[in-house]
Amino acid sequence: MEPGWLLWGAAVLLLLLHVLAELSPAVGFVLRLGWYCLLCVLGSLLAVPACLLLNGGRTVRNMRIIKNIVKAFKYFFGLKFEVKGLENFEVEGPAIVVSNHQSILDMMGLMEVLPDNCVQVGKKELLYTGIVGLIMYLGGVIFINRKSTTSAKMVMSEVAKTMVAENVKVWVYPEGTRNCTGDFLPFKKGAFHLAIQAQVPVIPVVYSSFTSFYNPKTKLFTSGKIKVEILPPIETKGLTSDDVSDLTDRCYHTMRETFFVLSGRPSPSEQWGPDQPDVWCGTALLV
Ligand SMILES: CCCCCCCCCCCCCCCCC(=O)SCCNC(=O)CCNC(=O)[C@H](O)C(C)(C)COP(=O)(O)OP(=O)(O)OC[C@H]1O[C@@H](n2cnc3c(N)ncnc32)[C@H](O)[C@@H]1OP(=O)(O)O
Ligand SMILES: CCCCCCCC/C=C\CCCCCCCC(=O)OC[C@@H](O)COP(=O)(O)O
Repeated sequence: MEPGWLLWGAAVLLLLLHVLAELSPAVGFVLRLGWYCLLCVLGSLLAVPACLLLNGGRTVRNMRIIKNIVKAFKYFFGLKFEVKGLENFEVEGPAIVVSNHQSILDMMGLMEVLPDNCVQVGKKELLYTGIVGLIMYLGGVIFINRKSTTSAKMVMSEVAKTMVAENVKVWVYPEGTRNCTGDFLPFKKGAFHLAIQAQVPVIPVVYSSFTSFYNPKTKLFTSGKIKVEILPPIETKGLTSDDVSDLTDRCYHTMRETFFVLSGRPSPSEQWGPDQPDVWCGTALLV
């Protein structure tokens, strides 16, 4: 077929999809999320050969390549990031970064601020998403089995040793799952055990609530602004396993307060209650 006809075909298809998206918010939501997944696949198709050619295999250095590709995604969705506190990443040596996790869209916010030499902890199911799983593997993502606490703890203990030896930062989502309720889930303690075992600081990162522009329940996905704040590092030198709960609570409360400030909402009572908006941010697509 002539390239001219292909271009015309693509233009008509895009126009049709645009009209459909405008007519029905649900269709618009599915199309935009589908487009996001397609971008991840296309980005990975580009990144995999670049990572293999430039860095030869699985290494944290590949994160730079991935980051530069993903940073372009926001323009397709009209998303803006306002970042504060980037200087707090400038700690000497390794650290544990903890942040709130609202949606698969978080990957854009992650790459917007990701410091050098930093890998993420992810659920092992992500490894089976084809080329996207492959690029995560090449970028050095640490995969854990959430269904087995023993195995997850073993992987994390190993990470405590290697992160110091190899001078890498590790990014953990302490809520342990996506949560777009407009509040935080209780934090799991793995990240804080890791920080104390490795005697490295914890750097909290907070993203404002997505609920004003993204809500899978009401099929809302429009353009929007996300405020991000990197908080000052919390030292763990001299802390022991007895201090894990205190450290977890301290990070949880500081981050939750910042979350409400960034989201422009008053902090509700500490108690998790039925008045919380019923929003679910998971998609069946991502296991
Ligand atoms: C170019 C295009 C590219 C396109 C794509 C590119 C992608 C690029 C890369 C991006 C990657 C993004 C990846 C994002 C992935 C996000 C996720 O997958 S989030 C889900 C997975 N992550 C987590 O779950 C991390 C947080 N979870 C934890 O830290 C947990 O604690 C746990 C280690 C998994 C264990 O969880 P669980 O089994 O639920 O148990 P707990 O209740 O937490 O703990 C039980 C018990 O054990 C104690 N404990 C926990 N950890 C330790 C430890 N390391 N050592 C010792 N003890 C530990 C804990 O204190 C509890 O005991 P207690 O007595 O109750 O205190
Ligand atoms: C051969 C398999 C075919 C599957 C094809 C899937 C294609 C996937 C394409 C794009 C996916 C975008 C990946 C973005 C990465 C975001 C990671 C993420 O945010 O995972 C969610 C996880 O943190 C928590 O999971 P749960 O909320 O506990 O659930």
